[in-house]
Amino acid sequence: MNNLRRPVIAGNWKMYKTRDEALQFIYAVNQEVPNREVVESVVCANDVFLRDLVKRQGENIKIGAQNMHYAENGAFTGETSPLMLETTGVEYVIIGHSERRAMFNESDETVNLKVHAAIKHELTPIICVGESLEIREAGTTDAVVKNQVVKAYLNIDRHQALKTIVAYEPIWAIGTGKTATPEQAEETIKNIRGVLKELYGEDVSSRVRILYGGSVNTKNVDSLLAQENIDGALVGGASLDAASYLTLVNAAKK
Ligand SMILES: O=C(CO)COP(=O)(O)O
Repeated sequence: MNNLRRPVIAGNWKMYKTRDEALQFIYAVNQEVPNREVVESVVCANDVFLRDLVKRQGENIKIGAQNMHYAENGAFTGETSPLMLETTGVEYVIIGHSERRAMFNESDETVNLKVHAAIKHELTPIICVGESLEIREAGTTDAVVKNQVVKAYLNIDRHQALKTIVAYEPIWAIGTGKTATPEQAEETIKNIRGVLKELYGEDVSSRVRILYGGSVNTKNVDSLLAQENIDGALVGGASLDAASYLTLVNAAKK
């Protein structure tokens, strides 16, 4: 981590937790999470109860969505628009998670449209990028991730770029218990920061937060956050339990 950038720990609950379970979690962590000036603690939950969570969130925890459509309205059965998310009071939205890219036809183009829509609606986009095992083994990770980043930021200006967060999530490390080593994660994240520098200059690239995601847990979080360019984590499984989540947010306090 680096002093220029406030750490972010974002839980991605995916399709887990009922409304009651989600509310219990929020009550359990509200008073326990670090001050927001020190760590940005976020949980990204299901759309159905986002508003309930926002109403009950404490001062130091914020709620995010896991996806949204890029259009404000339209004939898109089953989708949620940025306008609708705005009315829930959420402040963050995950965009382009690899599960959505793989299972729900998200492309670099729709990711870019969603980044534009999020910024327009004052939602902080957490933009996910990352390579498959095949790509890692072929040695083309840097090129593939660079391409994802460049396309996600198409026609985004420097002022808008400062409002974004990137999450580097190697697909082979998601839900597999197989974490990238801190050095592997740092290497790719440093490369992503380099791409942002090419696009926007150092003033911007040194201020955009870049998170690591993929089997982050209470045991490996310290070594990941110790890396210069890793500014936090996007966490699936280990964010579901309140005690484990609190350990992760407290690890980012140092
Ligand atoms: O996909 C992830 C977060 O978005 C990572 O999930 P896990 O932490 O369960 O590997």
